[in-house]
Amino acid sequence: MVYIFFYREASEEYAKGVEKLSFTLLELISLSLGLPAKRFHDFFEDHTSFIRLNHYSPCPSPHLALGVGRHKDAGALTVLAQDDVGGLDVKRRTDGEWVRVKPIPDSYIINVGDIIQVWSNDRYESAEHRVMVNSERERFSIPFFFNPSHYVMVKPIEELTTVNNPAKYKEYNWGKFFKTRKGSNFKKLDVENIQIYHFKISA
Ligand SMILES: O=C(O)CCC(=O)C(=O)O
Ligand SMILES: [Fe+2]
Repeated sequence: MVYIFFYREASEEYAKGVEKLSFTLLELISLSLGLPAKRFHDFFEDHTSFIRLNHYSPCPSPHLALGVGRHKDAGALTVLAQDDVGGLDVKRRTDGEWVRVKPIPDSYIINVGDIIQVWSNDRYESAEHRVMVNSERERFSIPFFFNPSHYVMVKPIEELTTVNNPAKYKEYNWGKFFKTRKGSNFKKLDVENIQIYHFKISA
C-alpha cells in the first residue's frame, strides 16, 4: 500500500529513462539507413508516447484464453520490460512459426513498429506478436510505446526512395491511424483493425 506514494515519481522517472533510450535507438536506426542521426527527431516534437502496465492473471484453461491477440505495434518503437514468467511470442518471418521470447533478466525487448517500417520503405519490418497466458503464474509487463506527434503524416522517407525503389506506401496521418486502431484493438475484430497494408501502393 505504501508504494502508491512513490508511484508518480517512479513512473515519471521511468518514462524519462525509456524516452531517452528510444531517442538513442531512433538515432541508431536512422544512421543504419544511411540518414543523419536526427533525421526523425522533428516527428517527435509533441510525441504521443505512452506506457501501459499489463497484468495477465493465471488461467486454468490457457489454450482457451488470449493474453493479447496477434498484432503489430502501430507506433515507431516499443521498449518492453517483461518479468521472468514469459508468454510473449513473436512470429518468425521465415516459416510463420510462433517463437517464445525468452525472458532475459535486466534487459528490454525492442519492437520495431509499423511507422519505422513505412519510414524505411520496408527495410525494417514490424514484427507480429501475441501474448499467451499460463495456468500457474501471473505475469507483468511494461511496454513504452514511442509514438510521433499526432499531426505527423507518415510516409516513406524521400531519401530512401528512388525511381527504381519507389515509395511503397501512401501517406497517412498518425493520429487518425492510432484512433482507428485503438477503437478496434481489443474487441474481437468485429471492427476492421486498420493496418499499414491498407496504405500500400500496389506495384
Ligand atoms: O505483454 C507483453 O509482453 C507485450 C504486450 C504487447 O504486445 C502490447 O501491449 O502491445
Ligand atoms: Fe504489442
